[in-house]
Amino acid sequence: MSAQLLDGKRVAAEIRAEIRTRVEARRDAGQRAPGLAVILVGAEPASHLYVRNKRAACAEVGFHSELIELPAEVSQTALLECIDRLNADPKIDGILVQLPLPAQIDEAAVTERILPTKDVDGFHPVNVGRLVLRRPLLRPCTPKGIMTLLARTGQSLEGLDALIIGQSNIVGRPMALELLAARCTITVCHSRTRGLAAKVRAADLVVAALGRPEFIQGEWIKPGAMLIDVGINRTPDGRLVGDCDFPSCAARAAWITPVPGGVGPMTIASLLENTLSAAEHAEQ
Ligand SMILES: Nc1nc2c(c(=O)[nH]1)N[C@@H](CN(C=O)c1ccc(C(=O)N[C@@H](CCC(=O)O)C(=O)O)cc1)CN2
Ligand SMILES: [Mg+2]
Repeated sequence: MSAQLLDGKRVAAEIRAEIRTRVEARRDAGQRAPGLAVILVGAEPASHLYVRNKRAACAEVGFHSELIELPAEVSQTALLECIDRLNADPKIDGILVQLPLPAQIDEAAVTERILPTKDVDGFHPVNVGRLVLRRPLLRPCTPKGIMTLLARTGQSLEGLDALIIGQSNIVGRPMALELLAARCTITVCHSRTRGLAAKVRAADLVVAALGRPEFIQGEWIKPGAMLIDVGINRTPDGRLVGDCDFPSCAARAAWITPVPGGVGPMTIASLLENTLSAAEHAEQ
């Protein structure tokens, strides 16, 4: 491996330590702990794991956290009422609804019901619009975490040809906006994109979020590129792998994120940052 590792696990631990210090300073100044409410619908094992990890991170930094577990067959009305109650709760600074949601729920309606100032996932149209306009309030956590990791390289991103593979609302689209604001030249690929390998070969920075285990091959990577792997895939033999074939990609890239321990922990660290900043904003 010649690439340097972008160690999300380590950077996320540093961010949690900084947040913990700020929460202690708030407490010493007589201010309450920031509060996060997590709504979990249904029994999807991966969602349960991510929510458990989010709440453990809250406990570590001294946040107040609440878990609202709803059955998979919950009605849209009941879910929206739950959000209304949390919107009005002064102990709660941040609200997130763990995705994906069951088919009977209208995800857009749920996202839009959360107050933009409490939308710590950054998915509300107001927060997306603010990101488009380069006046962000709360930024989507995975792209924000990736930008934090990229900043740790000390490399300028200006003028880089950045390729984003995946166009989801959670990762691909906000990632494009973040990298555009950093003055990269952006290409966004998706399932209908032709000639993906050639596009990867031309890119200085690749963000892989396509959800196909070990799909991106090292021979496609431009020597010296930065490679961010957002994929979390379980193989039939139980391994957790990204969207990139790690050994061959790490042999060509200058920087690479591991899976696990790369982007995932940074998503949760960014969620904590957003919750703290929502609490600080609430007091202004
Ligand atoms: N409301 C939201 N839903 C979802 C989001 C989100 O940001 N907001 N993103 C993903 C899931 N996700 C956070 O919710 C998430 C996924 C993975 C990790 C993580 O730390 N992964 C570990 C590996 C964990 C494992 O063993 O499976 C790693 O990469 O090291 C954190 C957060 C979809 N839903
Ligand atoms: Mg990871």
